[in-house]
Amino acid sequence: MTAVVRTEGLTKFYGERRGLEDLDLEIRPGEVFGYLGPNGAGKTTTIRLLLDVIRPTHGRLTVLGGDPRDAALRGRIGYLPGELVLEGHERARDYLGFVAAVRGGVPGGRIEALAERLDVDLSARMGRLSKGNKQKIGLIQAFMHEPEFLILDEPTSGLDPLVQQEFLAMVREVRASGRTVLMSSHVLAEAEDVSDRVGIVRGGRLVAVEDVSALREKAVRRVEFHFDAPVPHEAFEDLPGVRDLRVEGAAVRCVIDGRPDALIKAAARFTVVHMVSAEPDLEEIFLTYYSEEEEEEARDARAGVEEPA
Ligand SMILES: Nc1ncnc2c1ncn2[C@@H]1O[C@H](COP(=O)(O)OP(=O)(O)OP(=O)(O)O)[C@@H](O)[C@H]1O
Repeated sequence: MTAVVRTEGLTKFYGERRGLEDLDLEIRPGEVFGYLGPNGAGKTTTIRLLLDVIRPTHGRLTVLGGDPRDAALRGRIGYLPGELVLEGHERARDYLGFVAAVRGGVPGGRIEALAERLDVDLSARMGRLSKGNKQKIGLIQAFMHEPEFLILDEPTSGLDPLVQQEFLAMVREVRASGRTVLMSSHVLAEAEDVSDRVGIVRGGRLVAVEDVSALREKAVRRVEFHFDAPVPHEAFEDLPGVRDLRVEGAAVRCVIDGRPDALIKAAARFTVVHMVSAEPDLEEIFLTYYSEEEEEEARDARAGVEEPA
């Protein structure tokens, strides 16, 4: 099975400035791959390299089994740029019609159907569209020709929650039809929702690639339980995966590392009136990865010292 994306040692420096360093990445056919990282991590740099908008300083890459420089690949890819510029007096319908014609046409009614799903008025003039509505036009042009590979840079930025849900449904349909999606985001929650795997990039380097199910188990979550009466501290002590425990009267607050199972079972022995589980903070997951990496490095260093010469 040919990888949709394969990169080896892919590196991009902007002069002295590191955009991306030594990226080894494989995206498999039919998967939704979430590409996560904070601002400036290197997500857009990676995407631009895949699309041959910029060229690598070193390293190799293939997209849909070919060289990104091959113009024939363009029609097989749908792309939503992170900073979409849509201006002028042209109506959205005419712009989309033009893009569709350049790509050799799209099935009749498809543009209108997408516009209806995303709730955007195609008769509006582009320069007058709000940020969110421009984003919807960008999504329509990325999805409308049913490309084999969709590359979406921060696709949900500016979309209201209902439209975000519709967008996520569109991504699931793409996957269900066996096509592939690469979607960048700095919000774990939205990528986690639809992705099969996620890659986490930081400071120009890929720090982890994980199945979403494995990531969920690693995620750190803050949890609060409120009971109908005070609960004993002992009932929540030494539970696996629970730390920073605070039992204050009828409230229990803690952080969970991984599965919440033991905590839920402990709480279920009392009457729960309210529960709050905060979404895991991406930054905290990064920190967890870093502390693991640092611990490993420290262990390796110690092992190196202790090893007989
Ligand atoms: N054209 C450029 N010239 C110089 N440096 C650049 C250029 N484009 C990106 N960079 C630098 O490369 C690094 C990676 O940037 P990139 O835009 O790829 O990050 P990102 O993960 O997409 O961030 P964001 O979420 O903010 O879009 C940053 O340090 C950025 O300042």
